[in-house]
Amino acid sequence: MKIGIVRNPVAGSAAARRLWPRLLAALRRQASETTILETRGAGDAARHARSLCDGGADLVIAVGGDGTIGETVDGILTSSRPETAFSFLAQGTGADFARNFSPAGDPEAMVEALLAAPVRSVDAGLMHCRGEDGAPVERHFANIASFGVPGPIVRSVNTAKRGRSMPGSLRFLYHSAREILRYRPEGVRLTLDGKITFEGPITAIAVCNGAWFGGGMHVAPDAVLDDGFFDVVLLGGAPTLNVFGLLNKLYSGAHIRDPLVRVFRARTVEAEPLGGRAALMDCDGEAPGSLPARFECLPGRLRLKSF
Ligand SMILES: Nc1ncnc2c1ncn2[C@@H]1O[C@H](COP(=O)(O)OP(=O)(O)OP(=O)(O)O)[C@@H](O)[C@H]1O
Repeated sequence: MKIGIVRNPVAGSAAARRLWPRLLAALRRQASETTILETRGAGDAARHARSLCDGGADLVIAVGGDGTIGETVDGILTSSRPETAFSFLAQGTGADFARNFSPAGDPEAMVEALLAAPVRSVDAGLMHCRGEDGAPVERHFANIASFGVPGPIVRSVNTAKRGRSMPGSLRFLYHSAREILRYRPEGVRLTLDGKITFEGPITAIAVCNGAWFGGGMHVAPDAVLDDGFFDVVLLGGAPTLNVFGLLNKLYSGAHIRDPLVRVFRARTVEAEPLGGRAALMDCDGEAPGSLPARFECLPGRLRLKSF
């Protein structure tokens, strides 16, 4: 089997990165050919994945965090061979996509389980939004795209110099608390499958293929990767104190029973800003831009070799 690896050498913790030589040795023992391409910055993972697929890889494995996983999926699905199988070895800070699976414990067992796993079709998301420079951005995603307070949170997590030694989930919690204190609800019109469903101030809206974001928050507990729909979780505009109350419940999924939260299922989601400020976006742990945005669920589009 020809395996292409897209690795982010700076993703996640130093402890997770120290496992890489063992993961690589295990992969090399079991694959006839391995090509490793390392990223240096934004966009590299998508470019590398595209070139590996175009070059005939049977399987492309992302090694890194949610950003690397999402970009790799985008590269595969925009290549000349979008049916190329995808898998991942999660080494990220938040590592939320991996929470939808149960990877085996040690590196050798993880690689063995990954290579023995069947390939199944799962949904992918396609997002269009306005980039930081105002130009249109189009990108596939594997896990979750969201906007409202998640936008500044993901920017803060990704750019902060301090706290890099904290465990990933604690780092997300710290930055979430900081940004919730600063956040003022933004007006949004939400249209689901062509029908205006909500107009008003929001704290957050998450368009979910997978179930976790924010370093372990179980934001869409009923989301299923291969059901052909997004779970859309809407947290309406609320005073800061109420948002802090919900933050605690988000880890267990208990927030969905709170009156401030509504959950919908949809195939297409459109979000437009109402008023002066356009909510900032988060897409698989990266910061692609701001509203207006459109999200399309692509049923069964990604061929995933998963644990
Ligand atoms: N060699 C590199 N040096 C610095 N930044 C890089 C490098 N390669 C990729 N990046 C950046 O890393 C980000 C992706 O990080 P990734 O998602 O893999 O890990 P993480 O942020 O630690 O984990 P998570 O997204 O799960 O929280 C992208 O913004 C990308 O531009």
